Amino acid sequence: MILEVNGVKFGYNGKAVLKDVELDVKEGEMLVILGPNGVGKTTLLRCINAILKPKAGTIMVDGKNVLKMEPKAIARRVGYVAQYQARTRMTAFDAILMGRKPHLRFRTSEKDLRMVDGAIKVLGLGELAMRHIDEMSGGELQKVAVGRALVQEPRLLLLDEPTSSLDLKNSMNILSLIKRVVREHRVSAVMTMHNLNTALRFADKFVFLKGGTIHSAGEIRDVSADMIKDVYDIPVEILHHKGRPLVVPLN
Ligand SMILES: Nc1ncnc2c1ncn2[C@@H]1O[C@H](COP(=O)(O)OP(=O)(O)OP(=O)(O)O)[C@@H](O)[C@H]1O
Repeated sequence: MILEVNGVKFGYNGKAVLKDVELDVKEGEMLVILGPNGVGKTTLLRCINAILKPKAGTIMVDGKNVLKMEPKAIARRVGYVAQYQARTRMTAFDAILMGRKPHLRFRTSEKDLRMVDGAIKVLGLGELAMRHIDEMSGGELQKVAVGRALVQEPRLLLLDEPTSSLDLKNSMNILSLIKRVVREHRVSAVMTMHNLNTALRFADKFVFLKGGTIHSAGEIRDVSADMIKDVYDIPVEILHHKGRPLVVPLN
């Protein structure tokens, strides 16, 4: 198991957001955390990489408790693509190279540069590599953030709404790329997503968050219209197209 979350509780200013969360993710698996606005999806991702410290519970990555690790040790294991990216005065190349920081020794190595070049190519950022990221569109910046997380070579990738600024083709390409990396490198990914159809298409497993706990969880084929109605308070029908579930809202 790459990620094991048990009994996690977290609140802001005494107001509980996560009351008792548990989940796990195996090698080669992508898990999607689903649930309505404000339910605590981002909070949970931030607890998993210890940006936020839970009030109770354990978070094990590769059998080690991240809550007891130094930030650099966490960064060697966990890559995080935040929902919003900081727009600093830095080229896309340098921003992606920053992902190598947890692995750097004295100076940038051939391998570091090769990995950054590879990420730029595979993300289709070639023409933008020397552009400053404070002069990029939201989608371009989101791709840079994914690139930075990939060159980090993490065991666990945390992706907060990774396609929120991407068009349809870029969304499909980026999620296919992440899925391929997860499979081929035997790592894991946990993502949050509002688009249920995209989530169900790419994830292997899901959890629905409701009221600070896991409302339901399982394989993608277990997602039901009743769960969605219960969690999002909207009636839906689940159709199947070429073997894939398609969620259609009924009002
Ligand atoms: N820094 C903060 N201080 C106080 N409350 C916060 C803070 N960040 C988030 N919250 C509150 O905690 C709850 C969970 O927020 P979170 O961002 O984790 O939800 P989410 O499920 O990711 O939402 P969305 O789908 O809208 O991005 C919300 O009620 C939010 O208002």
